[in-house]
Amino acid sequence: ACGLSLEAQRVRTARPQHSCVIVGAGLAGLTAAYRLSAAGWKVTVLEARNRAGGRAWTYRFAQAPELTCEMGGEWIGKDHKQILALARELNVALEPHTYRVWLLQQDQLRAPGSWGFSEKSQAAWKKFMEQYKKYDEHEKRRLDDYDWWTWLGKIGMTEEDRRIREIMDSTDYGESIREVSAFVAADEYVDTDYINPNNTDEMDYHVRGGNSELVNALVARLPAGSVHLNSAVTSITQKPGKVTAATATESFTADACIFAAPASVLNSIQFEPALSPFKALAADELEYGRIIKSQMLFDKRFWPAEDFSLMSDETSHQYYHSTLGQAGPHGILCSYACGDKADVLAAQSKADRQAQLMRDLAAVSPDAAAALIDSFDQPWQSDPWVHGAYAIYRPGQWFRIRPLLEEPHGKVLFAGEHIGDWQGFMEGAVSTGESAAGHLLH
Ligand SMILES: Cc1cc2nc3c(=O)[nH]c(=O)nc-3n(C[C@H](O)[C@H](O)[C@H](O)COP(=O)(O)OP(=O)(O)OC[C@H]3O[C@@H](n4cnc5c(N)ncnc54)[C@H](O)[C@@H]3O)c2cc1C
Repeated sequence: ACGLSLEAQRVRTARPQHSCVIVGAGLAGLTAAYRLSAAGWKVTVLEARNRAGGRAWTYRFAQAPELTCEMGGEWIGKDHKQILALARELNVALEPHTYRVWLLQQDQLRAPGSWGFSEKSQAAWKKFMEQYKKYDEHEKRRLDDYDWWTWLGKIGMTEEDRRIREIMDSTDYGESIREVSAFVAADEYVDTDYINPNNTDEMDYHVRGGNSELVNALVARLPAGSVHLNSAVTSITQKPGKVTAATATESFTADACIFAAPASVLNSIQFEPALSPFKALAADELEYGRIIKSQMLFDKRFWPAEDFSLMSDETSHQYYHSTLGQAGPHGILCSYACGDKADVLAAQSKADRQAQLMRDLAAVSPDAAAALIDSFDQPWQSDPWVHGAYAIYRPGQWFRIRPLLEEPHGKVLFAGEHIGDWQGFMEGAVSTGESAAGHLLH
């Protein structure tokens, strides 16, 4: 071989390159692509939108481009080990992003420290958590049959405290906790300081410069041209040893496929051979919570504290200071409305929605309306590529449909927030992307 160039020697001795086509350039798909590409695989990522990142999406107003806010995923939790490790590996810096919680209920604004949960509810919660930690599989499945609102009542939480939990916990699920599996909620809140109103519950960090920085870092590690935008996959066909994903105009054949798009679009894809009827039904059953985020740019920060976050029983469930830690004087407040409230706000004109939100914020300061410069809204329930914010497992669904959704279909593996142990979080996306890539590599 001594007469051959180094490149020719490499070509001669290299093993045939494996290839994978990945559907969806959210954090799940991009993490899988990054791992496979680093291991020498040829990756092709097909993304329906005109941008990568999916539900990780940082926005800047033209009037204040130095400020960033998140239209989708916001916080990274201290226990979100895989996304924390990925950010470290990619030299993406995180910064603290923690808030103290104000409460606006029945027209009364209460500052952090001046409200909390009753002793009766605290004792009830403590007792349940002690029991829950000893639950066996059968007891966990039994708990999955209840909804969280009903269960909190059964364990002895007072009606008044349940109404506050309904506001707070709905923001974790995108729907009323009357819709949420009690197992899913208990499992999320175990080991957290649930009954403390300033509990951060995995709301610890944020990517400096916005979560899209993590997306950009992943894309930058892939060979140029690996990510195809505006490429909605319409069919996935398997032949012996090969799988082809096709868009309306192109098709891409590879050794394997990772489907990293939400379950809510699964049944719009033509699979050949067809998906098992169980998986198709599971995808059909799984709902995604309704959330509208309205980011509001103000010419001054009229809110009472830099770490301002407000839970409310008014138009929106929550308001918080999006530009926490970013230099002023302008600032962005986020309105976060879930479930029916999200639909009401989404149906309004932009001007009516602004007026409605300003009426809520008048309780915080009379200066709010005059300080508004502009707002930008993302009603996730009408997003064509998710049909909601994140998956919501209703009573009876977690143990029954999640395993069906994560089961491979021949050479097609599945990834995405909806099947993660940290379901509903960016951690769920990253960890399932890691698993799918790991499965192909080992
Ligand atoms: C309002 C909101 C608040 C949130 N808050 C937090 C938070 O504070 N902390 C946190 O950790 N997480 C949060 N999340 C959740 C987090 O953003 C998601 O769990 C995560 O980003 C999902 O990543 P994914 O890769 O699984 O899916 P996605 O990001 O949805 O990526 C899937 C991609 O597939 C694409 N796609 C769909 N159909 C097709 C098709 N047919 N062909 C090709 N591509 C297709 C989509 O366009 C999308 O880009 C929040 C989400 C929302 C919406």
